[in-house]
Amino acid sequence: MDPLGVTPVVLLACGSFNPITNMHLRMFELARDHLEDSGRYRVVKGIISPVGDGYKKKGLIEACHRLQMARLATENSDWITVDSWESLQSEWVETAKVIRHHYEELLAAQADSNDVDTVKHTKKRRMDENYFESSSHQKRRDGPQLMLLCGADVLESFGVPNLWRQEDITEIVGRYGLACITRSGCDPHKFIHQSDVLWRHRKNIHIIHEWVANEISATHVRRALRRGRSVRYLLPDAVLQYIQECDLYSDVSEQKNADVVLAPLQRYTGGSSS
Ligand SMILES: Nc1ncnc2c1ncn2[C@@H]1O[C@H](COP(=O)(O)OP(=O)(O)OP(=O)(O)O)[C@@H](O)[C@H]1O
Ligand SMILES: NC(=O)c1ccc[n+]([C@@H]2O[C@H](COP(=O)(O)O)[C@@H](O)[C@H]2O)c1
Ligand SMILES: [Zn+2]
Repeated sequence: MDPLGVTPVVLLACGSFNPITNMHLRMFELARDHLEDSGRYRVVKGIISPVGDGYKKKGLIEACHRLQMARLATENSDWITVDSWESLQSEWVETAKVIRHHYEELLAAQADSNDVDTVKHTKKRRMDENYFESSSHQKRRDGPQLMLLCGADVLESFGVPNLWRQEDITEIVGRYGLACITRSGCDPHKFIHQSDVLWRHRKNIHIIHEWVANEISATHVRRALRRGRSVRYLLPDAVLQYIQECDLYSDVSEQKNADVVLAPLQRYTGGSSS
């Protein structure tokens, strides 16, 4: 928190990005405006973290292509970045673990910058003083806050049996916080009202209303591409060019993982791929 009580925030978006669309990029802009408009936050960075191939979602093409498309989509942004850590893991990684990883990176980066102008013992004392808690994932008074950025469908997926561990949901909304963009067909306020844990942490959940309803979805983009229909202006030109050059989406790619159980469902139900 700075002297005026404004907390720096880093927004982390996890998802398939198969492929990245203009709406994924809009999410960041909408969230930044909303959070900064409150007068309580200053959004300093956005991170896109494409899920790894181990997620096993139907039609999920290789992470290297999804990463490259995300990089092309963000090359003109001065604050949205792409991170490959999650997608490079050999197995699917729970979102809570991905958030923890990025929070630790933020703390390490901050400790490095403190190193530059502070003698070691002073820095150590300051770090000790600045921890709110003594648990393994501490919150620091002067450090940036990391928030998960998602669409309301992801928030509502918290209610799908065997998809999320309860302790992960509690950690995400309790310790970090959520910036959630409304999506047609979803009612995040009602969903929060009906969940005790989300209700308890409602002050950490920022619902951001998208007044210019935008129905772009990666599923729609893949479908249109398979049918040879134009997807121009639904995603950045550079991404479209890359898709065409590498011939990425086809009937065959859409069948990837068609007979495989989604990784979280496999992990929490002990289900197996057939
Ligand atoms: N039109 C949209 N409005 C609000 N949130 C969105 C929209 N499109 C994507 N998101 C959000 O973007 C994040 C990444 O989602 P994802 O990669 O699944 O995109 P998607 O368009 O939903 O793709 P798919 O159709 O393959 O599920 C999620 O948090 C999702 O809720
Ligand atoms: N238990 C969990 O941590 C859990 C469960 C389901 C999806 N997710 C994440 O949510 C995102 C959802 O992406 P999709 O909407 O493309 O399926 C992915 O990043 C995925 O890893 C996390
Ligand atoms: Zn989705």
